[in-house]
Parts: sequence; structure tokens; C-alpha cells
Amino acid sequence: MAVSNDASRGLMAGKRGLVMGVANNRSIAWGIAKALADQGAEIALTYQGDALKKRVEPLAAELGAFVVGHCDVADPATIDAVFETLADKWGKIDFLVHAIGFSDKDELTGRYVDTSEGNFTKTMLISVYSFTAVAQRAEKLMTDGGSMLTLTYYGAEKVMPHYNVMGVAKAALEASVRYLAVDLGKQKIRVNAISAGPIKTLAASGIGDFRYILKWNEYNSPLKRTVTIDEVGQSALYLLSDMSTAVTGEIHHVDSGYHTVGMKAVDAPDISVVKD
Ligand SMILES: NC(=O)c1ccc[n+]([C@@H]2O[C@H](COP(=O)([O-])OP(=O)(O)OC[C@H]3O[C@@H](n4cnc5c(N)ncnc54)[C@H](O)[C@@H]3O)[C@@H](O)[C@H]2O)c1
Repeated sequence: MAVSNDASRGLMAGKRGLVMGVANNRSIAWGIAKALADQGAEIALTYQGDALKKRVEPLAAELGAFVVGHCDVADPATIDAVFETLADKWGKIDFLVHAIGFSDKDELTGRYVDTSEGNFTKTMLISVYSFTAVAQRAEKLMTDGGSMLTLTYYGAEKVMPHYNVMGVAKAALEASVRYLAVDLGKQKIRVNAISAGPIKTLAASGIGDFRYILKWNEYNSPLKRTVTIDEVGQSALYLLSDMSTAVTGEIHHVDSGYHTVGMKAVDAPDISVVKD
């Protein structure tokens, strides 16, 4: 997709916001950042640690985006630093994208019942609480209202092989979208989630049998294909722009319609687990 980043036109013209979760050019957050910049948004990006800094900086330059700095959502001081920098630079923001999740990959295989207390707690802190933590800070900068978006997966609603504690975390994240939507609605701040179909990203590579999951979705979704980060970006544009001013507390599926399907398509081939 060509990115023009002309702030004088487009659905996001005059809007500024923070996109968290770009790790590389396969990240869902990157697909969203591109779609927003293409419609005139001014974007700030965070990165998690020095290893990702060198990947995020050139991507930010492509969009004319501002790199706020390091943010590890398990370290509240780094979240505060990001929002202090944004307050100094922009004073207010209009949107926030939270595309962050983590769980120990050793527990994204096998049985959910074997989840350890330590990984349960860490998964909930990074994948669930962090959205509320950033919402607390973003609220103060959304003085003219705003739109917040997080990313979830169908494993919140139904049991998916290997998704395990991440499914429990996504269910809690989806519930927090609804609670945040009510708390912040009076301030004209909307809070929504996109439930994306499986996409091969760094985070997804930690999930057991991921190639099998992708194939299964391709064969069995109504559209008979998987989804791209650019398609998630286009739907994010709707939720973050004034195209959706009456939409909040919503879990919007961008999954080729997979969530509507109850069993294997009759014409879908039987497939076996494909190893990476
Ligand atoms: N890829 C998929 O199939 C899929 C499907 C549905 C939802 N999602 C969700 O989309 C979101 C983005 O993931 P992705 O697939 O683009 O993978 P990704 O690996 O590109 O992005 C995950 C991001 O989370 C960040 N992160 C992890 N721990 C962090 C911490 N402690 N502090 C700050 N940042 C941290 C990483 O730095 C990375 O940028 C996640 O919430 C994921 O669960 C992914």
C-alpha cells in the first residue's frame, strides 16, 4: 500500500495518537500504523527494548512517525515516561492502539490445566492489565474525546488448540473493553477491540501448530482465506476515525468470517498437523 502521510487530508487529518506494539514489518500494529498514516494521522510509536529499537526506528521514518521511546508495560515507570513525553510534545491525543500480548511459549502448547501461577500472572499483566494501565494515562490526554483500540482473538470465545492461558487473557481483555467503554464514554472516549484471524507474526510463532491453524482457517472460513495486517489496518481505521463515532464496547471480528462457522466445511480437505 502506498503511504502518503499527507496530514492535510484523509479520515485521520488533524488527529494524533500512540501506536504500541510494532516489533517489525509483520506486526499487526504496523498494518494499523500504515493505514492511519495513509489517512493523514500523526503517529507516535513505542518500542520494547533496544533489540526492537533498531527495527522500529526505520519503520517510523517511513511514516514520518515520532518514536516516543522504550516502553515495557510490565514497568509502570516506562509507561509514565511515554505519556509525559506525549503530553510535552502534543498536549492532547485522539487515539491509542494497544497491540501487545505475551505468554511463555512453553505454555502455548499442551494443556491449559498445566498453566503455572507465574506465567498466568505475567500473561494477565502484559496482555490484559496493560491496556487498562495505558487507558488510565491516555484518558488524561484525550481532552476532546478519543478512540482506544486493542487486539484480541477468537480463542477468547471458544477453546482453540494451544492458545491456553492466552485465551483466558483475551476473554479478560474483551471484558475490560466493555468496562472501559462505560467508564470513559462520558468523556466521548470510545473503546473497542478487533478480533483478528490468525496472522504469521513474531508473537504468533510462539503458538503451537500455528501453520495448521492458518490452513484450517483458510479452508474453513466463509471467505476461504486468511487475513492480512493491511486488512486489520483498514478496519482499525474505521474504529479510530470519525467513521465510527457511535461505536464503543465492540469486539469487531476481522477474520474472513471464521467466527460464524460451527464445523469443518464439507468441501474442506481433511488436513493433518503441518510442522514448521
Ligand atoms: N498474529 C495473530 O494471529 C493475532 C491474532 C489475533 C490477535 N493478535 C494480537 O495482536 C497483538 C499484536 O501481536 P502481533 O501478532 O502483531 O505480534 P508481534 O509480535 O508483532 O507484536 C506483539 C507486540 O507485543 C509487544 N510486547 C510484548 N510484551 C511487551 C511488554 N512487556 N511491553 C511492551 N510491549 C510488549 C512486543 O514488543 C510486540 O511489539 C497481540 O495482542 C496479539 O495477541 C494476534
